[in-house]
Amino acid sequence: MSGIKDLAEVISEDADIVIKEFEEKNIPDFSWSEDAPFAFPKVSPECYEAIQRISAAAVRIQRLATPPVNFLHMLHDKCYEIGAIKALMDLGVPYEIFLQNDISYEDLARIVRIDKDLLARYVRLAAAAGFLFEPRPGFVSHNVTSAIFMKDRRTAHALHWGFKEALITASEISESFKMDPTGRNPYCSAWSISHRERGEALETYWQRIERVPEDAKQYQSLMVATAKLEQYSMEHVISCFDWRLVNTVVDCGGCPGHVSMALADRFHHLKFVVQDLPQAVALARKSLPKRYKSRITFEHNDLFKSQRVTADAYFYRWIMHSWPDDLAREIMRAAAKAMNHGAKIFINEMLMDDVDWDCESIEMEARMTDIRMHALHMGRVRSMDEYIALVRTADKRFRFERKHCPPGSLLSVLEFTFIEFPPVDSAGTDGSLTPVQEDYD
Ligand SMILES: C[S@@+](CC[C@H](N)C(=O)[O-])C[C@H]1O[C@@H](n2cnc3c(N)ncnc32)[C@H](O)[C@@H]1O
Repeated sequence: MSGIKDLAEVISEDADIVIKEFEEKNIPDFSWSEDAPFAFPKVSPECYEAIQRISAAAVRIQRLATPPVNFLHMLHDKCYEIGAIKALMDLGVPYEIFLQNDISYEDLARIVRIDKDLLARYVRLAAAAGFLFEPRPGFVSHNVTSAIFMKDRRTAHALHWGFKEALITASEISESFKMDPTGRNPYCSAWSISHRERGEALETYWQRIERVPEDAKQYQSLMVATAKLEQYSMEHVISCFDWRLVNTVVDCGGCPGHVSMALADRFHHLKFVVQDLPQAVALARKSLPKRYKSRITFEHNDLFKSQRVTADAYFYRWIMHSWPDDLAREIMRAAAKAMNHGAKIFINEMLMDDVDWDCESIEMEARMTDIRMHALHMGRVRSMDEYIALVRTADKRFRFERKHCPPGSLLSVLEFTFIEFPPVDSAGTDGSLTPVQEDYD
């Protein structure tokens, strides 16, 4: 581990790389003011890596410069930070502040019906934590994060929902360990325990979303909002495969169908069936823009029931990570039921072996996704080999082809082909086994 001075030098050298590129390309400097863009500017891979190194070094410096007990205090106090920001969202505070304006605590307190001094105390903590801003004493305005609530309502609703769910769920992880120490029963997830209604049986996340229409709506917003982030962008799905090679695609667990819409925009010959649970399908049908109607259809299909649609390709984005191994295998077995020789399966997920372990922010994203998936669903983040083993033990007829991980993407795409009659001898392109595959044969 480098010392503070070495880390400071890394930051200084990498800052030079970033500043040089920003100046050359006329990119404005990073800013947290309310009119700053949500997304980072498009930069070269060298500049992107320099930004990642700066962020990693800054995290390490902060850790080195904080005594261990204080560090743990800071960590558990994050719960108050999150609780405070969530409470302000619950009160509707970020919706009551106009962009390019500030408002006095007095006026704001009257609108959201809470004591002025109490409101000011919570806003000041939130602002110190990076949400809202106090431009002058006694007044509050937006910064770049809180401005999202005025600029993009769909993303704001999804974020607000995320704050609520995370806070309740995280507190039940210990109880989930007690109920299912193997971590494989989706009915015993921290989420299920935290959402149990008095006297009612435990239900899974997906059962609840199906039962509560408001949650189903928020969930679809969350998925669409997440797909807007650079590292999860649809551009990576578009570039992961030569989509001219197929005509029909089943978007399994496709939610509002945003993956299909992105592909449909770029490849005009493609037709899609988006499958999901009944409530999700009903919502998606309503929100589908007219221009897609002849090419994208929706239907209810349970991931665990035999697939009925025969298509050239089956796309599973963010499906497998929500399930423990035995259930994930069942999903693959169900898919095989309708597949013809040569059909493709794509698994679009974060892979543990893609993680840059030298970059704290990327490691945290992977570790956090892994734990979030366990806490919500008893799912997990897997490595490429774990996925290949899982798919091939589900059905030997799936042949692993390759992994695509477009630059800048945090998700990979694993491509498999369904081979109806496995070749007897393994010569030639059709029958050849990749080294990884041989390990599982
Ligand atoms: C994490 S979301 C992924 C959505 C979309 N593929 C994306 O990338 O944004 C998982 C989806 O699986 C759907 N789902 C969950 N259980 C299902 C089941 N048993 N059968 C069909 N769909 C299911 C959910 O409704 C949800 O839309």
